[in-house]
Order: sequence, then C-alpha cells, then structure tokens
Amino acid sequence: MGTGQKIAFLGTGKIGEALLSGLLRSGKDPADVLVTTRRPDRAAELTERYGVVVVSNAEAAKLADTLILAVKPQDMGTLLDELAPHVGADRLVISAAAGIPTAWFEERLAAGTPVVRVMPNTPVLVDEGMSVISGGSYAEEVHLERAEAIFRSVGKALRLPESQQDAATALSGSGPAYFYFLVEAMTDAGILLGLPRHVAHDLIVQSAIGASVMLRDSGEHPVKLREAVTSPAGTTIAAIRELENHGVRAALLSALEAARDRSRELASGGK
Ligand SMILES: NC(=O)C1=CN([C@@H]2O[C@H](COP(=O)(O)OP(=O)(O)OC[C@H]3O[C@@H](n4cnc5c(N)ncnc54)[C@H](O)[C@@H]3O)[C@@H](O)[C@H]2O)C=CC1
Ligand SMILES: O=C(O)[C@@H]1CCC=N1
Repeated sequence: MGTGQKIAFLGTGKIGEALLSGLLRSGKDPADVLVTTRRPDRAAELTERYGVVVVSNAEAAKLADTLILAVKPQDMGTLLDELAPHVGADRLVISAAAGIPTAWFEERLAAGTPVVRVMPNTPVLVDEGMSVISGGSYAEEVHLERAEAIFRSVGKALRLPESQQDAATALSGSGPAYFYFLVEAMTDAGILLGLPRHVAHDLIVQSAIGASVMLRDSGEHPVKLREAVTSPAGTTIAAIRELENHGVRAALLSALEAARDRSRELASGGK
C-alpha cells in the first residue's frame, strides 16, 4: 500500500477504468488506488494493466478515503446494501451514476456521510473530460475540492446545482456519443459519394477535430463559425437546407429531452 490518500473505484467498467487510467496518468501512485470488480478475470486484467490493488467492496470502504461508485444505476442498490455498513462518515462518497440523487445515497449511508454527485464523460480517457459536480447535504467545500481535484486531473470540471445534473447528463455525459453517431453517419455519406471508407473516416475525423478546436479557442459563436463556411449559393447551404428539411435541429432538441427524462427515471436505480 502507498502512503497517500486512497481512492477506490467500486465498479471498474467503461467509465471507472477511463477515470482510473486518467488518475494514474496524472501521477497518482497505483499503490493508493483500490478497485473492486464483480469478476475475478476482470480483477486480474486491471492489476496487470495498472498495478492497482483489487479488494472487496467492504475492504474498499474500510481502506479508502474516497470511494468512487461507478456501477450502473440499476446495480447501485445492491452495491449500497453491501457497502453501507462499512462506510464511516469520515469517507467521501462520489457517485458517477446517471440519475441517482445524492439524497438517495445519504438515506442509505451513515448519518452525515458526505456525498458528491459527478457526471463525467468518456473523454477523460484523453484528459479532455467534462465533469459536472454537485454536492449533497453533507458535502463541504473540502469535499467538493477533493472531487474537483480528481476530475480536473482528467479534463474540465464544473460545479452546478444538483437540479441541473439530469440536463448535464443529457448534454455532456452522453454528448460524446452524439458526435460519434454523427461521424459514423457522415462516414456513410462519404461512402455514398464514392469515397473509400478509410478516406471518408479520416476526412471527417480531422474536420471534427479542427471544428472542435475552433469552437474552443476562437472565442467565436458557433453561428459565426458556420457562416464562415457557408458561401453564397455554395455547397454548404445546400447541405444545411437538407438538414433543416429533415428536422435535425428539432431531432436534437427531442433527443436531449429524452436523455434528460431517462436520467430522471433512473433516479431510484430504475430499470
Ligand atoms: N459510460 C459513460 O460514458 C458514462 C457512464 N456513467 C455512469 O457510470 C456508471 C457505469 O457505467 P459504465 O462504465 O458505462 O458501465 P459498465 O457496465 O461498463 O461498468 C459497470 C461495472 O460495474 C461492475 N459492477 C456491477 N456491480 C458491481 C458490484 N456490486 N461490485 C463491483 N463491481 C460491480 C460491472 O461488473 C461493470 O464492470 C453508470 O452509473 C453510468 O450512469 C457516467 C458518465 C459517463
Ligand atoms: O448512457 C448512460 O446512461 C451513461 C450516462 C451518461 C453517459 N452514459
């Protein structure tokens, strides 16, 4: 075991592993990182890949200062049943689960246990994550700062009131998936136009990277950036007309509303 503050990941699937790898990249000693898994083969894989310590959920609760819960909302009830008797109120519990409010955890944990709800996204894998952080009733400034330090090491972190977490989940939590979906669809379009798949892929991925950097760094409004691409009587406006004809803007509004609603449905670890 290392000598620093110990962080445990309870549930080390896609987002848990992404966070774990980012934390180690940022310099955290693997000896201070504990993980729990359901399957022994997954445990062996994580130890071999990262040199972290695999423990049971109960041991993680006893040993770690900060517990990051990253199981599916539907599995959170079972995890809390197992965990709650071992979590002292001096621990910080961070939930990365969609939908579940901090109050749900507070009801199941020892009175006064600080809980912080975080919605990260998978670009934490490349240190470009967007994490939205909200404190529960017993989370003090020191706890929010501890959570921020973890998530800032793998991208940006923003504090928002918990009432905005379902919206943030729809926007930035799920957001990367929408971009991948668009890239996939545009690659297909390139193929329709006769380009080889790998060429279509490379053209659209680099265009996405260029557009993202301009969105972040130019300080310009997206409308201005789009106008700069849209020449009079040119190609872009022909495409934009089709996007508007097919209701893409309306589809995005409905899609994000659906994601927000699904997050609300998961509030009690729903099915
Ligand atoms: N995938 C994503 O982009 C994001 C996911 N989340 C949230 O993170 C959580 C996990 O999502 P994913 O990583 O996508 O799912 P996943 O299914 O890849 O990972 C969940 C892991 O938890 C493990 N697990 C379940 N019960 C367990 C238990 N009692 N003890 C130990 N391990 C247990 C499973 O075996 C699995 O490896 C969800 O609550 C989701 O809402 C949040 C932000 C982004
Ligand atoms: O799809 C989900 O439910 C999770 C939460 C945000 C991103 N992935």
